[in-house]
Amino acid sequence: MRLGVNIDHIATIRQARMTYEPDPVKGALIAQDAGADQITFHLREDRRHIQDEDVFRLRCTIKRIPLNMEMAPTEEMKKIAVEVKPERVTLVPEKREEITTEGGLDVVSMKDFLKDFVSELKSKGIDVALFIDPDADQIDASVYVGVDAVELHTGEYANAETEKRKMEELDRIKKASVYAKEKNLKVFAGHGLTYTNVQPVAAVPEIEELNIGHSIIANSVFWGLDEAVRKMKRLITQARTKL
Ligand SMILES: CC(=O)[C@@H](O)[C@H](O)COP(=O)(O)O
Ligand SMILES: NCC(=O)COP(=O)(O)O
Repeated sequence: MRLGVNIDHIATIRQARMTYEPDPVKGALIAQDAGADQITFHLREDRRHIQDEDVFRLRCTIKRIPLNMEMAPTEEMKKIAVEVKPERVTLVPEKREEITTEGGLDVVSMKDFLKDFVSELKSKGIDVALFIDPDADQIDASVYVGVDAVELHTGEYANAETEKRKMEELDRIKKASVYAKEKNLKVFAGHGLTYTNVQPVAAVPEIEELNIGHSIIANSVFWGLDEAVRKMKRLITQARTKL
């Protein structure tokens, strides 16, 4: 299973002081050396963490592993993606007032718009995934849109307040993973995953990639980024070997 390390929150710390450190590109290099299989970043429309300049510097610096650019499906973002050419774009919903991405993209309600949007990115040689809730209708709409992959939003699982709710959400993720795989989609997952909740998701056989950011960057304050990435990789590998 691949681990995509999301470096957004290195930039969150930098932007808190509008200064030059810590540098998310330096973080990406450390993550790469520590065994990350991909660097994920989200260029938000409000530029609250990652800045345009970071994106271009990432493209020039990270050569050994793929870049996964998360972005809202807007003309502005499409222009940047086409220029930067990340290996993959993941289309995500965005609300200015949200603290973090609250749910998946509503592919059902914008499927014709997304079909054209995705086809333009694909024609430039960029793979496209849709960040969706673990829901059969969203998966069907994703097939219609013509993507090769979906990333299942694990936020409801991560934020569940009781063990019962958590198990229900895990079950939803498992069912959606099987369904998406049956529809020939690659299945990724992420959002809100931590050192304590990652293993049950990592053990879902259909899921081939996890994207994890906040918990890795948060714990790197105590352990260092290299060790924070290595620990997460170890937990994921352990969960897969138990399969
Ligand atoms: C789409 C997604 O899940 C990531 O982009 C992650 O959430 C990044 O952090 P913020 O939502 O805080 O920007
Ligand atoms: N797509 C999910 C992601 O990139 C990381 O989300 P989080 O671990 O920062 O919540």
